[in-house]
Amino acid sequence: MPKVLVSDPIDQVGIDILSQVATVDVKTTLSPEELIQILPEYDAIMIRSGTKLTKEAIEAGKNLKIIGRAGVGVDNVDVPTATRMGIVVVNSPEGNTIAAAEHTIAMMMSLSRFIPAANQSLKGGKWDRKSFTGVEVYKKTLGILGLGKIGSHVATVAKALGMRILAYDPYLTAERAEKLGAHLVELEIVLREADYITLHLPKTKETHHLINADRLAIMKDGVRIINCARGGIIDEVAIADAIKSGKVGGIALDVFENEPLEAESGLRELGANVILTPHLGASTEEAQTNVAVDVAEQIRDVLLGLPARSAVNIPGLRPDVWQKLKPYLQLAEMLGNLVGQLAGGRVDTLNVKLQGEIANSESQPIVVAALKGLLTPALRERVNFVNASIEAKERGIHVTETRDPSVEDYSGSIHLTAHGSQGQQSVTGALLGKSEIRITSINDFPINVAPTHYMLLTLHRDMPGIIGRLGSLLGNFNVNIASMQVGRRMVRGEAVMVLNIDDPLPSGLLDEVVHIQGVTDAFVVKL
Ligand SMILES: NC(=O)C1=CN([C@@H]2O[C@H](COP(=O)(O)OP(=O)(O)OC[C@H]3O[C@@H](n4cnc5c(N)ncnc54)[C@H](O)[C@@H]3O)[C@@H](O)[C@H]2O)C=CC1
Ligand SMILES: O=C(O)CCC(=O)C(=O)O
Repeated sequence: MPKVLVSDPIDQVGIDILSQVATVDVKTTLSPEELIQILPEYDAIMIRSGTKLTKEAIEAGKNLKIIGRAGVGVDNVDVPTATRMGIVVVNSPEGNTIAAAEHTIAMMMSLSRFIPAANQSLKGGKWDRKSFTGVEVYKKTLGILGLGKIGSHVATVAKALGMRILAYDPYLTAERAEKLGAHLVELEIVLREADYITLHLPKTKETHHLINADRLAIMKDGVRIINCARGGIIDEVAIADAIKSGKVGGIALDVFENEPLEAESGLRELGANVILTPHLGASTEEAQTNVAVDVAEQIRDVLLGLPARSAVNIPGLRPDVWQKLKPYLQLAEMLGNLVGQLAGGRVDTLNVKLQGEIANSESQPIVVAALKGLLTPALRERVNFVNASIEAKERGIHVTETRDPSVEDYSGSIHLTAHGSQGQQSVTGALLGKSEIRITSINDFPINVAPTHYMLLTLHRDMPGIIGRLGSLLGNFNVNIASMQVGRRMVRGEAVMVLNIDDPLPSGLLDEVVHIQGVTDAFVVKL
């Protein structure tokens, strides 16, 4: 049974799903050092935002196949390291959208009406109505930075509250924004015109300290700011200063540059117009069930050899698309392996041509499968669907893709051409029925061969006696031929011969094969 570590509090429903296929250890109080120490035991880890999967931690996870983030943001995971190590990283892109959007609205209303401070005052024995006169959000302008899933739901609700919505999102079309009742404008316009500003973008190098002293300075006096996205997008020192000076009328923060927020953080000292919650955006029963199910199912599937639907470091495939493509992925991988072995030395360019019925399919998974196959002889189990593209790029392999729906020899076929230090080689393969793999051409010589573990290929002149001489030679070395096929384009011209053999070729035999009169080249292939 594979082993899964759950290192943050996860809804029981997720643990139950994981337990169908794995031994599950729930350890939610590990120190970073303890995590690094025990990670080598595990095939998968499931986390929320509490666990930091640093480069060092991931590199310690020698057996990890998948990292499951029960939530959206994967900024607590060193995704490039995971990718390099061939570990799938999955998240739950939508499971907590509503929860985070509703928390944002709750923050906005709380800021407007001083609800936390009024509650505290009343519970402290006072009846103070004067200090808590608020403002209405109706007819005010809300600036949304990042109009993705959460930002969009915030826009919809805020619109219903009668707010005017301005949005800044450089990756979104104006049409999409208009559909949500928002006007897409430049950042500076949002900052200058908004009465409330709410952040819903990822934390990246680009968004680090997006809200800084300079940008705070151009905002409206008394602006109220909400951050339920990520700490570090707002410069905490600058915002605390802006609160103290009165420039900013209120802030509501759910997320912080350092989490947990330090006990001595100056933010804790600020007044009634500052609301802090301990990263509660996703903390609803519904969201926690959603993300636990979503991510646990993906971990289960990956451990069973199925694709993940929301991998952040490989293209996700819908189960129906996966079912259709699966035999072609196996075909592409086999062909990549074959063409790589024929090419022998370094490959600079791989052309992947999709023909017939798959010419209009999603090509990326097929290309990745071909690259995985191509790199397998060199990298063995270190290459997989996650890191094949990166490994290929790092090795300087340039990939091109072409499509030709008009090729109708088989319902769908894949043609790979590898250019490398030793020239060019090409192979084609197709499916017989729904899933039986066939090699249908080698260097454009037509054949129809079922690939086997060991194969011997020759390029030779089509002439009498050559098959007999090769057969006798293999017999002398006690090599059993399972099947044999010759492909040629013209009688007594160039030809290719493919022998499926039962055992590995003894060393020295290949040298004798190339010395047979008429043989121009020979290759041993191990698939
Ligand atoms: N407080 C909490 O518990 C939770 C926080 N989050 C955080 O909320 C944020 C948003 O999540 P979703 O809406 O699900 O993500 P999303 O990916 O659907 O939306 C993010 C949007 O930000 C935009 N964007 C990216 N870079 C930008 C930039 N430089 N300037 C302006 N816009 C930019 C994107 O185009 C996209 O539309 C994430 O940081 C996520 O980690 C999500 C769930 C819960
Ligand atoms: O796990 C959590 O509660 C945090 C959720 C979150 O921040 C996210 O999904 O990005």
